[in-house]
Amino acid sequence: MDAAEWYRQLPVITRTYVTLCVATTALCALDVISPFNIYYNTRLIYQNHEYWRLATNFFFYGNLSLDFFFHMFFLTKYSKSLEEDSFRRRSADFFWMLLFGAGLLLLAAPFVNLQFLGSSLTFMLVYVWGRRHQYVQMSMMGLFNFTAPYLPWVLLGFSVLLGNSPVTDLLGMMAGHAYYFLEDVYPRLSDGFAMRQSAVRLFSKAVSNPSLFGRPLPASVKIVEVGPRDGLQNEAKLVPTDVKVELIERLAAAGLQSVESTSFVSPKWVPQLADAAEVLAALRPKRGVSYPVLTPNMKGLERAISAGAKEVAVFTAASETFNKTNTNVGIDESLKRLADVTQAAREQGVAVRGYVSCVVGCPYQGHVPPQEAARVAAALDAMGCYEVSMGDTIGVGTPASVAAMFEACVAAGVPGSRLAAHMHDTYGQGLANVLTAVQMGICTVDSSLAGLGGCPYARGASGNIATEDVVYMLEGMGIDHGVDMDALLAASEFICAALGRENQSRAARALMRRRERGAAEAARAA
Ligand SMILES: CC(C)(COP(=O)([O-])OP(=O)([O-])OC[C@H]1O[C@@H](n2cnc3c(N)ncnc32)[C@H](O)[C@@H]1OP(=O)([O-])[O-])[C@@H](O)C(=O)NCCC(=O)NCCSC(=O)C[C@@](C)(O)CC(=O)[O-]
Repeated sequence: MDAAEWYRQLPVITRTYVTLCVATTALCALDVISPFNIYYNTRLIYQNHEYWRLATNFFFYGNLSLDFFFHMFFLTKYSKSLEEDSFRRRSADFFWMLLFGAGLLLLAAPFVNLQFLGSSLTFMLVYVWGRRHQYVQMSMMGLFNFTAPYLPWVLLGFSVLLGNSPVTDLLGMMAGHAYYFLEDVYPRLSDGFAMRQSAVRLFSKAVSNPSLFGRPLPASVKIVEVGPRDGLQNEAKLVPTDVKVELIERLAAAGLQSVESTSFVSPKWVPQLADAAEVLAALRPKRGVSYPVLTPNMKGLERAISAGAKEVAVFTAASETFNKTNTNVGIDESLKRLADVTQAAREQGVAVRGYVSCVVGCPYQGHVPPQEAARVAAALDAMGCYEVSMGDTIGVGTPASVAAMFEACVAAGVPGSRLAAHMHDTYGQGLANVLTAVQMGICTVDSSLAGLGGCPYARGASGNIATEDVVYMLEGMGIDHGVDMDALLAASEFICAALGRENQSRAARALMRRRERGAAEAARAA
């Protein structure tokens, strides 16, 4: 990848901030602007109304020295990783984290006499990154090993050894800890989902504030469209590759940020998706959209990567019997296998999402205890999946059992921000279960257009909750989802016609009837 391509691929907030820092520092080095005009000074801000200083002090990093490049390296690396993986490209949430940190630093700076706060903000990012990657092993120039949460302390020690003051770094760590505590720790200490009430969330929801019965809701929910994979894997009819590709492209064009596209499982087990490599080869990816693919083992990962996949999804189950039926191994054996797959994927820069199936009920074992689902979710989280999607594979869950399962996951150490809801609609509970998850702070929901889907190895399982129903509900609740309903309906019509089946979404059917009535009335009036 050349430098221009690398720069273009940086997520938007990281790219903007790094550009501002490099440009400001370079302009100061060239004497085009003076650091004296941009440093943080509360008196000049309030008396002379020089409000730009509130922002510009974060952009200047001193002389164009080795230290500057060192800071830019850390800033880019950890900001990019947080924005892409931890915040799953929810750049607005990432931006609010930066604003939150910047606000705290601006409040604290006058007490420690700091005029430029960019280094502290970088340290805050390193701190949050370390906390969110607690199992990542690191090494200090091969001298000693440590895990990621110790990274800011190691850097601090190094800086002090070089004779620098620890104040800048400590301030950043304090801001990072405040964010980490309010976002990741406090929710677990209270009722598990008090994240809604945390200062960070309240702060970020101040702009757009959807609520239900007075309880704050997330401002946005990310929909992961699983129709082309979960939907088509269960169809009796083999769908031609070009139809699959057109479907995926239509879904991306409709605004879905993540479209699970196919599966690199054994074609003997799921012949419907045997053309996985052909699908990826023909796909014209849209910028900003991810196209995860399912990989059950190392062979699947190798096939996926050589076909060009940038994101994969690994899967296991909370039920031993289901897992054996679905993947030929028990849960613990599959976790070992998936740990290797996850590590290999991450080493090659491929993001990994995790799935746990049968999180509330199993077609063979019946009831699944929440703690078992949580144990498996925590294992996937610990091995480095950026998000764990909890699947009610046979759609037996109700809001009560789904809530208990998510509560157990949070209690087991997986924050709501790294969980997703994957609900099937067999018993008509799918949308209620999705709503429960959203109310609990789960901001990612999997769904399948037209309600397509089901698992070939789960007897009696019906399709996923329909994307149209989820979009209709979120729209009505004032929660941002980014999907264009008309384009989505057109994609559903396209795939339903190709499959010769009826759209299972109630919202889609009602909207299409309304459209037909409107067209008939217009024709009569003409
Ligand atoms: C995991 C395996 C592969 C084990 O299957 P196995 O038979 O135990 O595998 P194996 O390692 O013994 O290999 C047997 C043969 O398969 C080949 N093979 C092995 N792996 C691959 C691969 N990746 N790609 C292509 N070929 C592969 C391998 O090369 C060999 O070929 P042979 O020597 O006989 O010619 C199999 O059980 C499998 O593919 N299972 C997938 C089942 C599936 O896709 N289920 C649906 C997805 S999960 C789901 O829908 C739930 C979810 C995610 O949506 C969430 C929810 O709703 O709850």
